[in-house]
Amino acid sequence: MGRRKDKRKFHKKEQEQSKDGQGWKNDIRGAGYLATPKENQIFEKYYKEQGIIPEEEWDQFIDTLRRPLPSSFRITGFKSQAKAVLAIIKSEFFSELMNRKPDADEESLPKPTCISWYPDELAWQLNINRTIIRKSVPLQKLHHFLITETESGNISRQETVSMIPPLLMDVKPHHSVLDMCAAPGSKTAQLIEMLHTGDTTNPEGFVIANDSDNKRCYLLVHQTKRLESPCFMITNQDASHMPNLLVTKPDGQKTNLLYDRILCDVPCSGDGTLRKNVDMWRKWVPQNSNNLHGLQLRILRRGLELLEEGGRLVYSTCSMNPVENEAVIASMLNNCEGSVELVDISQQLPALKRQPGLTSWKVMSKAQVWYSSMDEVPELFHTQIRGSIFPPANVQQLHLENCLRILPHHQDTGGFFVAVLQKNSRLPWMTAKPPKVSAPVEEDGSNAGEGDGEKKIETRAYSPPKKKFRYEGYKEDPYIFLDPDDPILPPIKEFYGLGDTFPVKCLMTRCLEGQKRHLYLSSPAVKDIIVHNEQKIKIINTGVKILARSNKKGVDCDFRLCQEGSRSMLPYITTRVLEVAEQEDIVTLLTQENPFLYRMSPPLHEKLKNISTGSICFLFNRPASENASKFSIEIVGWRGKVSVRSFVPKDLRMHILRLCGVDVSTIDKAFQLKLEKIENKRKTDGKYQDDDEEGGVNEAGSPGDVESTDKDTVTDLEVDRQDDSTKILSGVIENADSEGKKSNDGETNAPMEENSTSSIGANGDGMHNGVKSSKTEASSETVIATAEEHS
Ligand SMILES: C[S@@+](CC[C@H](N)C(=O)[O-])C[C@H]1O[C@@H](n2cnc3c(N)ncnc32)[C@H](O)[C@@H]1O
Repeated sequence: MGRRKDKRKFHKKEQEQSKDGQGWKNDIRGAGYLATPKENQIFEKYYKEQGIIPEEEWDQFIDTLRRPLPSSFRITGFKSQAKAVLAIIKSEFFSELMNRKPDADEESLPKPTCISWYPDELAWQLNINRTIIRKSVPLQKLHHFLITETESGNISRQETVSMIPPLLMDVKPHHSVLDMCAAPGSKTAQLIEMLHTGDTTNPEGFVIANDSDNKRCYLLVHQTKRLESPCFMITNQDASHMPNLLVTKPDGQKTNLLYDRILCDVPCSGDGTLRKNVDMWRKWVPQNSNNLHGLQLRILRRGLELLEEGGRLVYSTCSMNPVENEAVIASMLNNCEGSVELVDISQQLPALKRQPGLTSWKVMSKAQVWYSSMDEVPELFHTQIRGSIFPPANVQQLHLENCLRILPHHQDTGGFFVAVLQKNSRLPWMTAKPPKVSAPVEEDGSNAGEGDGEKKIETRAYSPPKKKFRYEGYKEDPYIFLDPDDPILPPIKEFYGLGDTFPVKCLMTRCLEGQKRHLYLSSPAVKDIIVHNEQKIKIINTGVKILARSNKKGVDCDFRLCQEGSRSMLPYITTRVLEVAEQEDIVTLLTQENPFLYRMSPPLHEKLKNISTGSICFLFNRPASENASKFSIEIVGWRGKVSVRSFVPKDLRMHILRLCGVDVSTIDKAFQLKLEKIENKRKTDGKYQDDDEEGGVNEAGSPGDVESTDKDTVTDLEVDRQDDSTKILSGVIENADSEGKKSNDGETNAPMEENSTSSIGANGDGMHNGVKSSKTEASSETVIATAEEHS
């Protein structure tokens, strides 16, 4: 029990960190950023000598590096709602920024710019800082919108250049995809979205996201959970020793898994992120890159071994240094002896400004001595500097110009490097044995031929160098596939009307013994990998939670639906889906805590009367509008005796309400007050002065402000979070109170989603932010009687 508690605490901390990383904290820059010296003589000497930056652009290059990085974000693409979200951003938030004329004493507001090479206007860049946000109502609104939409997974904050590699991978829904160094996971999210292109709910393919750092794997969990995909898995392996995984071929035979697409976004010195990680100005030394070259090479090599013939591997770094980039690619191309080639991507993303890869570069030692070839390196340093770091003799034949380097000053971004590799034939060092005929695989994953002599597994992948498999970090609970004859299943199948197509065999639980609390759904392809390989790899997370135990008396099923699994479950449920025709019903469900059944529109009220109590899924098919094609909204809820409720996490509520055209700032009283305060100050003082400005941002950025600035930044965020947690509630309470109704229905009080907001601010004893809720005060009989009268 203690261990579980510890683990939860740890995960929570990781998630908090992840929120900060994924959130908007970095955009709120203060004196700390300004005060950090942005000078490094060796850095300048190094990059001038490498000739990467045209001489006439040098000043622009270095000036850009000294300026903060604009924020950028993507509207996540696999939900058909993305276009509707884009329409909302443009009409409600951007238009105000674009059109507002600043007062005489006011700074003009930053204008959002669309990232021109990103498809469908779904990525944007914005130059904001904390001082401006604090002063401006439109920016406060936008900032608030970005925070809540990021939490609900509809917006992903991501560095502009980091969006490039997945776009060059050409991922299709049937592809097997490996992201070798995936944490914190912004690119993984893009890959999963691509797998679900066209709103494919359950695609054939899958994404395996791997990272060697156990803690960072939990950042990945947070990042990917929002996408609610049953087609992905997080593993915790050293990518340079990524194990061969067994899968079943259509003919039932076992074979090593080779991937159609691999992303190799390797650990790097990261000097392309200088604008964000200002500490790097102080720490930058050439040996950082020299030291990483070997690991990068080993990870790339393993990636190519695991790549299917005809498959594509994208190698990327956020470093501008050729030692970590062209040198790694050139060395590997030579090792591959023609079996792998660089893809010409010059015609892809035509609006993206880029530099071609280099064909010559030099190496600088720790002592800042330049070398042009290994012959010049004294033997003493041969352990520090390897031959593969230099341009090979045949460098001109390798087409390194097909690589792509992004320079920060060209598009006001970070620096980045990408190479796209195609594997055309077997790698020369892979065993060229003719494939063996393998025996069919049994249901339990064992090989039918095992035990009678030779182990019959087709050898399509070279085994990585032996490395003892060791568990580090928390030992995760195993994923156990449910026995299709498990007695918990028939009531579930009957209650939800799950037909024969429902993939019972892909249901998992994580409880070894005792009652099963949650059921997860994986795709068949992911299941196949788990059953054959669980002993080989450390699986951190997989599957989407579809059902949670509720044990509600008087209900025919002990399991209720989970919001995060609703998209995956919807195609199979026949008895508990209620189509909602009136958008107003969705608004009622999301703004009132336990609305009485009669509060719903007559058609929905009728449907609700005809369905038994228990878990339900509301489905609203929103017709196409001028700005967005049609899309559906699923809301998981509970039909009580006299009322209904929804189980939707708070930020998702905000998102759906926005899609329904509700101005959520009117519901969120705390946020509205904040806006009014800013507006009043602006009007009365002429100049905005924050209450807690003392010790806060000093625009001149005096070093003495560093600590207090950081503290302020956190406080701002905390305020935002607190606002988030009370906003809907304040709406709900006011709504209920103002109508003089008691939101009382003991019957609807089903167990909540862990992060459900049906009880935002409510604690176990029925208190809402210190106010005793009507639920505990009124007798249920009275309310039922009242409700019945009304209905
Ligand atoms: C550049 S970051 C990856 C960023 C990530 N692709 C994204 O877009 O969010 C490099 C990652 O490699 C991981 N890493 C370092 N050494 C590794 C190894 N040997 N195998 C796998 N991952 C490794 C680090 O933990 C880090 O999370």
